[in-house]
Amino acid sequence: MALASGVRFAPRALLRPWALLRGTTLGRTEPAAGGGGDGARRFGSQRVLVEPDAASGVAVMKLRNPPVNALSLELLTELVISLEKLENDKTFRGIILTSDCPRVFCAGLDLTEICGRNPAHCAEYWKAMQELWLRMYLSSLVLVAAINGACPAGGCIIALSCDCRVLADNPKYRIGLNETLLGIIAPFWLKDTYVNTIGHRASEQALQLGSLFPPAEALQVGLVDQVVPEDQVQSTALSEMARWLAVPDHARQLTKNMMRKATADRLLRQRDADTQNFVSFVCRDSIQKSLQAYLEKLRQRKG
Ligand SMILES: CCCCC/C=C\C/C=C\CC/C=C/CC(=O)SCCNC(=O)CCNC(=O)[C@H](O)C(C)(C)COP(=O)(O)OP(=O)(O)OC[C@H]1O[C@@H](n2cnc3c(N)ncnc32)[C@H](O)[C@@H]1OP(=O)(O)O
Repeated sequence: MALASGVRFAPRALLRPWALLRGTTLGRTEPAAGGGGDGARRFGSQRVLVEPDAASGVAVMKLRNPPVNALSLELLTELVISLEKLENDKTFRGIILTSDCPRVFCAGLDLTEICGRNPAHCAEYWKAMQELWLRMYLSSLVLVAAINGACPAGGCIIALSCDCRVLADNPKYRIGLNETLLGIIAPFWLKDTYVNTIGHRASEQALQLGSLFPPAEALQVGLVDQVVPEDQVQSTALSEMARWLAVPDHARQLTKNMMRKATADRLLRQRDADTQNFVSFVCRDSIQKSLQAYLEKLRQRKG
């Protein structure tokens, strides 16, 4: 998105996301329940529901990839497209990101995308993950995460890419980067995002231990900005949004860029190497075995 200064803020898509979406409903616009005028029309895709409010300049973007909003390739792609659509529409200044699935904000990477898949698929998948992170982290819009469910690993990264996080006060809604417990390692840009949010020492401990923080601890360590009763998450996210939108866009955007650009540039400089690292790491037999065992454990945990 172009800034007043002419600086291009978010990187252009290096993917060709449209190709994935043939036959989906992306871009379809339908009236919101009880809505009337343009400001109340929904658009979105199969897995991302967008409820735009033109009057306030704020859109609510809901993840709806049941049962747990795992970040499938399709969900990643649809998120990038929805974000780009809102960024290109000058009506919008902010997005509230939340979940349409009960009790889960986002379960992180869709492990079925990297278990038993060939290296080419894993590479395509990881590039889509990088793309979403870059787009969100550098978005010129204000992004507020209204975290209304569990938020592990990649879910936490989605939340950390936002400018502000409001978490529902439910002990089951834990947030953090638990990769080590799966036998995998957070890549440097996830680690950098963590360090930028909670500091070096807290990240060092939390990353090694794979800590998933319950709400009070997440607030204490600085992973989230507010913890509120579940029925107040949306209204609190809207109040936070108002606070951020009270600042002139150009000043806020340039400041955000100043704070985040070095972290994003680090990935941009070594995107291919990062992809190769990821692919060779997750395709190792030993890692495939741990991922399979973890998925199996998740499936058996049911009921
Ligand atoms: C030395 C070289 C270094 C190189 C480094 C390079 C690269 C680094 C390599 C890797 C980094 C990769 C980064 C990873 C980040 C991630 O996101 S990994 C994913 C981690 N996610 C999790 O651990 C969450 C797992 N899920 C849960 O804990 C729970 O499901 C939940 C979210 C708390 C919800 O619980 P709930 O009880 O409501 O639901 P269920 O557990 O019953 O699940 C329902 C259903 O969904 C399936 N499922 C859950 N999570 C996932 C998932 N992440 N992917 C795919 N599928 C998932 C679960 O199996 C159930 O399925 P069903 O039984 O078939 O219905």
